[in-house]
Amino acid sequence: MSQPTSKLSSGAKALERVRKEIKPAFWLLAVFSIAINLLLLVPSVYMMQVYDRVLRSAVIETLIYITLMAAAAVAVYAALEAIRLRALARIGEWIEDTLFEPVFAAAMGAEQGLVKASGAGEGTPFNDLRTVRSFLSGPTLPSLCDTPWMPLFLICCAIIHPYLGLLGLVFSILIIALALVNDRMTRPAAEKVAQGHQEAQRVLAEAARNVDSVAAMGLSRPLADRASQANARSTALLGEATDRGTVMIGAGKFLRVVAQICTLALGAALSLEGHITPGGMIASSILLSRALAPLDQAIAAWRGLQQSRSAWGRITKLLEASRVLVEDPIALPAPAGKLTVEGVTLMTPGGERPILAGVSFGVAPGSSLALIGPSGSGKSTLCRVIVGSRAPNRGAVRLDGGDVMLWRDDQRRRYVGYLAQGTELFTGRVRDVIARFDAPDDAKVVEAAKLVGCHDLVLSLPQGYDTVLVNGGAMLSGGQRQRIALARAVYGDTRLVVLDEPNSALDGEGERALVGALAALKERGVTVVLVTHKPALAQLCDRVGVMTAGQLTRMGPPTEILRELVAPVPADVRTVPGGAR
Ligand SMILES: Nc1ncnc2c1ncn2[C@@H]1O[C@H](COP(=O)(O)OP(=O)(O)OP(=O)(O)O)[C@@H](O)[C@H]1O
Repeated sequence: MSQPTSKLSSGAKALERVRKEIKPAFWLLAVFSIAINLLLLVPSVYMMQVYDRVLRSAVIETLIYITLMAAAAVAVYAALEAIRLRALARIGEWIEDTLFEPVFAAAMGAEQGLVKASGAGEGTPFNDLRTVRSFLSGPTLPSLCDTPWMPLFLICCAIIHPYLGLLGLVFSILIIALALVNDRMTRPAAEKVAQGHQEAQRVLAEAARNVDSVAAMGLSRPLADRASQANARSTALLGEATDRGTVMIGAGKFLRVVAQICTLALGAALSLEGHITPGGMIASSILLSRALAPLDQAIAAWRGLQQSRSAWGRITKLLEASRVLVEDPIALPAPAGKLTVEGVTLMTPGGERPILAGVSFGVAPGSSLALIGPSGSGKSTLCRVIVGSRAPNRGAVRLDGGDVMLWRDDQRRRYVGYLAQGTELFTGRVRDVIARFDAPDDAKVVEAAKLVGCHDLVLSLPQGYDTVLVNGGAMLSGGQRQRIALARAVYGDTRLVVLDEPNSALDGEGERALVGALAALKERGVTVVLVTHKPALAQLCDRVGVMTAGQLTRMGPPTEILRELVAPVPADVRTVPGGAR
């Protein structure tokens, strides 16, 4: 993000900016539309002049003169059309560029439960942005812009003869009615089709993320069946929607041709009766086809408009929901590392039950807390709330008195280290990964790696610290990934380190390095919160907290807490409640 502001509030701001700045552009396009549609009258006027003036007077100079004028007008028309198309393409590009980062951040917020927008995080926001951009850049929007000018052509028809105007009006109403029926019939199907595709994509993405489990347990077939069922449902709906759509497109084209024939027939009759000139007959036929052309195209473009409208709806819903957070939080001074958890309650996303219920405690700067407790007691969730990845429904987590939700992104990146369960590294050079994708400070990168005992490991990689970890470090072993993630968690000026089962994949040597790292962090005065199932590790912390069913039920010095909790079993399998990891 270019501006180190709150990532979520910037979404609402960017949306406001787009809405505000887009207005003058659309007004300008409306002016273009007026000019283009006035110039579209030229062929009709030209025909009338040729039939009623040139053919009667037989003066060739007049023909040359009006032909040159018509050609000049048509050239201006073509230029305006080209400018309009180019301008719309630029507007589409600009909207995509402006909203790309905010949409990314808001989509992350929706995943975290920070953006309170039901359904806003569904689907693929980037696809939605692309849909809106293609709609703006394609031929659909210009034809829709021209639709409101239909009355101009009908009025011109009526000036030639009221009956011709009336006939045009009748056909326009028929075509508009057809468009509305088309919308009614195809919109729900089109929405369901999109949902079916998303479901199939989700199953595929999930399978790709867990490719080893899929292969090992032969899950490929059932997962493929699930994806293909979702896909087949949407394909069937798509077929139905397309069939309906094509019938409507055919009906629209039929009506237009019939309208053309009827106008010519009526024009001929009126001309024979001497009510209009032959030029008027030809001109009214051209005018009517002009009036109906955008309507006809609008029917064909209706699906594009619908898709773009619902894509824009999803984007705005996602970005508007990001108003919930404070704009531009102030930059606070570097924290000493005082952590305060004040009555934190976090409900399940549906609000059915609390995952954390009124958790309160404090950790002094530079001291460490081990969180223990059975599986599902809320330890990992508490870690997520502490680092500001989940917003509590009630209460707050404060770092040096400032709500962690209001610490700016750039500051969190600098002062907060986090090692999640199920370590995921991102694709990039080892040095960039450890430096959290900030400009890497070589000395600090090596220092962090040495601190957690992974310096030699990194040096043994093909290009050392410049080795590119692809696919989140999939080429490394679980223990190697965890050590690099640990180095990232302790990198640089970190003042608060939250480690969720940091030894789950470590061997004996790795565990020794971790113990050394904890001692070094203590020496540096870094505050540490650590989730573990190993008493030996909990023992190293200043205090131990016990989580039970979303509540912090005990907290005290390790000797006291662990003596109470550890079962008298042989030392090599001894664990705290929750089982050994
Ligand atoms: N997004 C969510 N939706 C619904 N329930 C959730 C969600 N996140 C966590 N939970 C529930 O909250 C409870 C606490 O989960 P959490 O992962 O924090 O436990 P834990 O103590 O870290 O367990 P473990 O030791 O196995 O890692 C679990 O019952 C879990 O199912």
